[in-house]
Amino acid sequence: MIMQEEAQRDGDVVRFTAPARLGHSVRPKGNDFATGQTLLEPGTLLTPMHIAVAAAANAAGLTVARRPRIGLVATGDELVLPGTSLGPDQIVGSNSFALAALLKSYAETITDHGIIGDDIDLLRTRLAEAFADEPDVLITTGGASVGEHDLVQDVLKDLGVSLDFWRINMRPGKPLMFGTRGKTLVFGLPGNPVSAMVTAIVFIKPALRAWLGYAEPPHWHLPLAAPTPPNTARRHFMRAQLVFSPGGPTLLPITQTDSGHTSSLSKADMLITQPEHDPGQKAGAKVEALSIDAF
Ligand SMILES: Nc1nc2c(c(=O)[nH]1)N[C@H]1C(S)=C(S)[C@@H](COP(=O)(O)OP(=O)(O)OC[C@H]3O[C@@H](n4cnc5c(N)ncnc54)[C@H](O)[C@@H]3O)O[C@H]1N2
Ligand code: MOO
Repeated sequence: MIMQEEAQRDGDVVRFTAPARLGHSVRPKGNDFATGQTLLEPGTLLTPMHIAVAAAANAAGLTVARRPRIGLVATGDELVLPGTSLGPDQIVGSNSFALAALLKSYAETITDHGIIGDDIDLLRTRLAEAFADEPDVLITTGGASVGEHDLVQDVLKDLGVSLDFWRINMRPGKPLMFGTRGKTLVFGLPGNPVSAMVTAIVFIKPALRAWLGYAEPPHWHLPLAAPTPPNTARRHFMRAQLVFSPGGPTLLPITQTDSGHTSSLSKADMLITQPEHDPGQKAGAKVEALSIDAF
């Protein structure tokens, strides 16, 4: 092969300014991939590059996992929609918006069933409607604890949910409940916005990954940019920022631990998993963390 630029035509005669090189500028057959080669493993999260290789390999279609249909329900007499002129005893409901955004890429559809007040009959009717929609996953927030307005668990049981667990040794997120109703996975998340998001990251995202056949991303082990305080008897999923220092990435713990504090969570990239009774760690110590944004 000799390139056009290295050839000069003079009538019927062609002169070359460079010698021919065998195989130069020729792509051998099977150079990119060969017959029988696996190009995409099961459980692959399809990126644009995966779509390119599949199309290049002449695949007219791909078999993919069906994404689950997810239903969301917020509960609480005090809740109102964003944009409302607030009364003194009202709180803006943020959980369903946050969860919809968090879980969107795992879901075929996300249906927001709105806000239900703390009334047992109302909860029964409206949750029955949410189940009638036959979601693969139903997520409630609020009313998960032990107060007299915390009615969600009783109503879920009335509606045929078989409870798997309720209350776990983590913070935030202690009152998390999980059960099933037929094929529907039912997650009852605590109402506190940080607790709701942290339990969704720690429990719902792995459940959805398993549903889709996608492997869990590995946890990170990174040095602390500042010390952590001692922990209680509950495993702490501590908000932290990923900070790039000259020595590499580090984790800067966010000192705010209030489970209603959304603005601190909005600044976090990672959750440090601080073990039960951890005495606290010095700056520089390596700690385990999970990425909030990981698929
Ligand atoms: N006696 C006990 N009380 C509490 C315990 C306990 O073990 N014993 N646990 C505490 C913990 S930890 C948490 S977390 C909360 C969670 O309780 P609930 O799930 O019943 O949550 P609510 O009382 O409904 O709400 C708590 C808080 O969050 C606000 N909220 C609720 N829904 C939303 C929403 N969709 N968007 C934004 N904010 C929301 C709600 O207005 C409250 O301020 O229980 C503790 N109590
Ligand atoms: O679990 Mo609660 O989430 O500690 O506030």
